[in-house]
Amino acid sequence: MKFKALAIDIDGTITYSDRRLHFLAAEHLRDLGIPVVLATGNVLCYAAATSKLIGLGGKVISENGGVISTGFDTKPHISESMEECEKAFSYLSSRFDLIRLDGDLRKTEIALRRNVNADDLQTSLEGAGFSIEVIDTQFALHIKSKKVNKGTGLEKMASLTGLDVSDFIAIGDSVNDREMLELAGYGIAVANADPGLKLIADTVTSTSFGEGTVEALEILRRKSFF
Ligand SMILES: O=C(O)COP(=O)(O)O
Ligand SMILES: [Mg+2]
Repeated sequence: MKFKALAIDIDGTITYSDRRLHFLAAEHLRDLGIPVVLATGNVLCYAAATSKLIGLGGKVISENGGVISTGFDTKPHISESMEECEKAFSYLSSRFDLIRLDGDLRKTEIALRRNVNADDLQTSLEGAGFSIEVIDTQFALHIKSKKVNKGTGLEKMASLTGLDVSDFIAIGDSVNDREMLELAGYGIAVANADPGLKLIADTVTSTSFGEGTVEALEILRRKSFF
């Protein structure tokens, strides 16, 4: 089997646990020979800068699928989910001590510091009738639309680049990578991944963080997957 592209998470997957970029993983990604899409819960400029600094082509899924860009000089595709997230944030703000991240940079979802419990926020929102989800990636909390995720982002990226989601291999570490791994033709979770992600992955590496990605790419090469 041959795959045509790789979609890979940033934080916790091509980094060390403290978020420093894992240089060897970055180098292997740069030399992969197939397009590499960076898929992150972080903002577009973070994803684009990471892609540029690694030496990739600027294809990114950011804000957990809310903002997609197919290159450095192209107009991003932005989902319309901020209004509901703002309402949910405003409701939660009067009940919890929330610290909002990335100020004006976010276009489709709201990120928070992890000083509060995601389940508590979710329960509060459900009690008030909001159809909004709160996820904890281990790096930040995200108040986001249930209709937008890295899987829908992958679908959009695939259609914009003339590929099918099954043409992609996906690698990730967290709850926000679930839909992307489910949709991709082949999914790998690194050893530090969320237990739920490991359950749905086709392969789980024995090593963690960026080292896990280096291992994953070796496994894929051995299988002649690209
Ligand atoms: O922004 C986050 O919370 C985590 O980012 P990631 O999706 O690159 O791991
Ligand atoms: Mg991650």
